[in-house]
Amino acid sequence: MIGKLASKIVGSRNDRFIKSLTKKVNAINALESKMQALSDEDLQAKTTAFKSRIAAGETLDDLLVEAFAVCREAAIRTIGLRHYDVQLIGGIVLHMGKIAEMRTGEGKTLVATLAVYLNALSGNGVHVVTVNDYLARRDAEQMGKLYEFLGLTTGVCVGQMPIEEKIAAYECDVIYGTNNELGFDYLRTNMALDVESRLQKTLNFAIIDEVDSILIDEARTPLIISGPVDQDNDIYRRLNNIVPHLHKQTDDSAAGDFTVDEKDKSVGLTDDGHDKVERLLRDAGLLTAEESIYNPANIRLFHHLNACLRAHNLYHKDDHYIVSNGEIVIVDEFTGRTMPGRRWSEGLHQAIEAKEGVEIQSENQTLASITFQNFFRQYDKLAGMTGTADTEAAEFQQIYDLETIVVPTNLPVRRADEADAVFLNTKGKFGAVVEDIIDSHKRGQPVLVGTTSIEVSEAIGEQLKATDIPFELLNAKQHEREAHIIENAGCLGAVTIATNMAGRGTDIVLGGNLEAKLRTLAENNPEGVDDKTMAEVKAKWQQDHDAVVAAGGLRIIGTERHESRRIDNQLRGRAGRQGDPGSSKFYLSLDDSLMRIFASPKMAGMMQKLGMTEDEAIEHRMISNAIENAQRKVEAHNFDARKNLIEYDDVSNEQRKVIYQQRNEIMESESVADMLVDLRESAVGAMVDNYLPPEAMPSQWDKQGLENAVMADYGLSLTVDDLIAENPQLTTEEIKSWLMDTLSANYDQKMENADANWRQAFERVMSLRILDEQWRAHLQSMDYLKQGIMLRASRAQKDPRQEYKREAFYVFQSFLDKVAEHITQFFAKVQFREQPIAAEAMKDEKTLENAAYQHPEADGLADSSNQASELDQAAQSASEYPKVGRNELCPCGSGKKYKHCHGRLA
Ligand SMILES: Nc1ncnc2c1ncn2[C@@H]1O[C@H](COP(=O)(O)OP(=O)(O)OP(=O)(O)O)[C@@H](O)[C@H]1O
Repeated sequence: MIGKLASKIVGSRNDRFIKSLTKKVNAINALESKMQALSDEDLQAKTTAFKSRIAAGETLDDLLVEAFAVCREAAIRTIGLRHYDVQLIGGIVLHMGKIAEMRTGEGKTLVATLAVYLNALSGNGVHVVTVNDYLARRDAEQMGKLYEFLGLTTGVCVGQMPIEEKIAAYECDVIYGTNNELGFDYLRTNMALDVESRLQKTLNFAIIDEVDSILIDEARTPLIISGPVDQDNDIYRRLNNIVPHLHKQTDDSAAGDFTVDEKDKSVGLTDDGHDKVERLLRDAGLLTAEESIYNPANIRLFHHLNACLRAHNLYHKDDHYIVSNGEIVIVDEFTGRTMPGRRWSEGLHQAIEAKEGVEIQSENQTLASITFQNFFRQYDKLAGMTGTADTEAAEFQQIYDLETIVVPTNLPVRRADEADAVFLNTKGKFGAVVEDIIDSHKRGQPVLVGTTSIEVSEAIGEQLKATDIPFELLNAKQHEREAHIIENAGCLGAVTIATNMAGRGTDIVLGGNLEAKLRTLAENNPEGVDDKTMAEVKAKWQQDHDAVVAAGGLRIIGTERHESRRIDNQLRGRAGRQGDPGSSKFYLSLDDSLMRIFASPKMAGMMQKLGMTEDEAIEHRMISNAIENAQRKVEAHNFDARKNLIEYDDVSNEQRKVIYQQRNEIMESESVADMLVDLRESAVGAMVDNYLPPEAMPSQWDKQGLENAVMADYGLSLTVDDLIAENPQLTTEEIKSWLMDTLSANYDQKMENADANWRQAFERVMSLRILDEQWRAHLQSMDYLKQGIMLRASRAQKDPRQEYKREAFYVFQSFLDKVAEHITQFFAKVQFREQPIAAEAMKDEKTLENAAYQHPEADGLADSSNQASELDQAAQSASEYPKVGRNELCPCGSGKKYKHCHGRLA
């Protein structure tokens, strides 16, 4: 109360902020006549002049006023639109890296051009992010004229574009792209094997349109690139047939094809084994006469064979796994419980399936993934636009460090938001909705009905059919068609029933969209339209426009309150654009999910007591307020869930950053020789410490174990006793040095005749490929860790987040050890029997060939016909953990007591 009073006296922070920007707006306006006086050439020359000033040390802030004045004048000359003053304010807010809340119809597409132009002057690329391909293309085309005039290039980045076009697009000053595609390209960039194939060079500045739907509604669903581990499952069967021909080297016989290390669960080929394997593979047609198994192109074959050998020698039926209904089910080695659904990674599961003769299942592996939350946080500067951000301002601030500024409208808002009408049941509610439609239609008032599901929109459509009122049903995800329907949604007496109104490009003009009408006219008359026809079309539009205004403007009818006020505001916001008249009303029933959870049965009892029938409604501000309070509670709950997810996601994000940086360093460095030495040191150190622990006396050393491991991993024969004979005081450090020296001498000898450039490229690409392979296996381990930890934590009463962080650290450590181990092994064993392979051939072109790009639909805005509401899901998932006591920690991972979290909703 006091807060409200205070803000009335001194103005809100938002008001003060807007006021502080008016000085700049006035300065831009003051330059207008000067800009108007410039010739096109002189105006265009400003871009080069600005760039020189930046090079001389001026900042973008220094240039803002002038650059905005230039951009405004250029917009008038190219697209015929002059930025309103409030649009200048919006542009400044975006440049400052904040969210500009601007209502529908305020022209956000044009607002963005100001901040885009200014920031693109730095030469580092500006990304404008939209939610669908259609809008990205449309905005790039429309606004591209302005940038081109000003000497800037514009590119588009949408799905299914050839890679060459993508690379060219990313070279542009301004890139209009969809959130999905930009995110996937980030992942693809970090899967590249050389600098030239990287798509995104920098992540400088992104302006996100519909920022609330991208950073809040879709925040929780990750972008995932996944691919089949191997297309050809038959390869396991063929390799499985080779295994019985190979003989294990036992302790007492020196002969043998492979060694087995039980402790490390690893196997390794001996020199003899290596020759034999190549012979067998050639016989099986898996290798040509010239090829070696160490040829980089055969690295998969090598791995699969390794998996088959492990499957036969280290994994035993009814001990490590059981065969049940034709499937291999893992047995947990600690608890002895079976783990249905789990699969071993790195091809081991398929190898065991081949060994047991059951069907070999194709496996999809996550190649890379990231959430929007983490992708967009990578940009040096971020800004956003939307009609509805204010209700989520706290979340934008806390999670993304983005302040929300409500930009005033160009003209005062004249929309009347009526109180909600609450009915006993859905039947009564629908009846009232249809009556409202008929009533509005009679007056010529266009109506937009917003529904939460396809079923509801169809049900209302069915009832309307009986009335002969024509209507458009909009519920599929056809963005282009959607835009066309919306162009006519403001026509006299139009009725449009739509689900999911959150998307962009939904600006409804009273009387229909004149620009669209003129466009259609031009399309239908390619030889040109005469002035008379043109004038007639315009006059007809004006007449319709005036009639719609007289009928009350656009009428918005909501058929259910969403859990989030923001979504309701998006629907309401479709009416009353640019000072237009308009009205909105929500029709609810006690069956709606929000009402079911928060209002009934008390309210139902009251309504019945009052003797209300199904077609009567309660209508009171108090009820609307109560519903808003309920929405606030759900919003807070959802925010908690997202915050909680971020804590988990931050862990993998940190790991991803480390690895992506490492990849970039490898790609960018001329030689990775020093890195290979470091990795070798780490791998050799770990191996020696494993068998000859630093704290153990020499008499306790497992010399045989070390010798076996050295043979298996590096193909070297080491006899510790021989070294002791030479040096009775032999220390483990000296054994490590011996191994390091021998490995590097062997490797140098093998590389003796290799061309230096080729050697560098080979080492770089192979290191990257091994790193990537291990990274993918690591992603899977992290997934398993996350799944397991929640259950474990709920039983063990521990805070799952802490547990997860702790364990993730160890898992990551072990992944790093594995990378060192595998890279060292590879270079120790690699053999060159043929001409060096061309650097090009080392690249794994196939990785992304069959990849799937998934982005599960965000739950907040999806057609909810086939989805329980967020609330229902929350309640349902809570009931999936029947044994959790009210005072125990909630298994969702929030770290709160169950009664304060999901238990509260059950
Ligand atoms: N300064 C201006 N002068 C005249 N018309 C403008 C101006 N700015 C924008 N418009 C027009 O207003 C309409 C709405 O623009 P746009 O779709 O960018 O707005 P928006 O409603 O803010 O976006 P959204 O649909 O995302 O809510 C467009 O037809 C555009 O051409």
